[in-house]
Amino acid sequence: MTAPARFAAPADGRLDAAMRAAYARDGFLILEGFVPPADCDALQARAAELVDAFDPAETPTVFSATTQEHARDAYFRESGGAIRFFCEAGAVDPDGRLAVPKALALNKIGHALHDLDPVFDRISRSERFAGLAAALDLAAPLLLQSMYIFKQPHIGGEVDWHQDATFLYTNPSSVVGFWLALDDADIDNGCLWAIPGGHSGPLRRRFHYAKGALTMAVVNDTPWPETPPVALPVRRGSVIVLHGLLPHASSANRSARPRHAYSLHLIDGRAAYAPDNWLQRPTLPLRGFI
Ligand SMILES: O=C(O)CCC(=O)C(=O)O
Ligand SMILES: [Fe+2]
Repeated sequence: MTAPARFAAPADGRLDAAMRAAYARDGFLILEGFVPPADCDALQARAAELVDAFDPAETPTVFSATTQEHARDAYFRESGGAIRFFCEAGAVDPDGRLAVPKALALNKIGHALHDLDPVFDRISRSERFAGLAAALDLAAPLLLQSMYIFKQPHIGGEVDWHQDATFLYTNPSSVVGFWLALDDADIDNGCLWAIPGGHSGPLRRRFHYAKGALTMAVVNDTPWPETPPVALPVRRGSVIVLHGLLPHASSANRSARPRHAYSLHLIDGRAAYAPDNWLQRPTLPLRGFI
């Protein structure tokens, strides 16, 4: 593959035949200009307010996609039904205190923004996203997980190769990600990368509870396909649809620019949600678009 296919977003979220074919072939779909600037502004402004209200005097919990060290923390484990703040490893002193201002220290906010915050709720449940879910044949879409990802200038960490079904497993697999760029994303500030067509392979790992502990378990040791990965640079407002079995990643942000993104994960309510998945919401019922 040379450059990945990209499409101008349809206003109602419905997909035409060429878009469907690209998604079926590649396992991802780039929809440019999917979310209008006013909604991108609203999400960024609301995130800034949430960060202002966050008290970093709480012991900061570092989120590391490479070590998964956060898995030991109840603060992380209970975040599926809450709004929680996770820091970059590079933002915390050896004594556990923040080394940079909190607004520049965060890795992400997760994982129920779309249910617990009115601004995130409104935009996550817009007609556009509902139309997109329907077009992807999610007959009973449930909005499972949301993340505001900062990928901070200079210290924003890498996200290593993974499939989202590793974290959000249903039987059969049904998870789909809507990844919205809130800043222009390119190779220098850590845009997404994907292995085109890699969604046709098996699920490799599951991040799940085993004997009371969160563990990364290998369920299939097939290596990632040899197909060269492609970078998916996009402008602000673009949405990248990610098939739940697509291998994808992002590099560290070595630039002086932020790379904010809002990521929403949906599952099909007809599939069985695994009771040993890391993300559980015992007190917050799952909802669809209404
Ligand atoms: O934003 C990133 O760097 C990674 C996001 C991701 O893996 C996801 O949204 O599924
Ligand atoms: Fe992912």
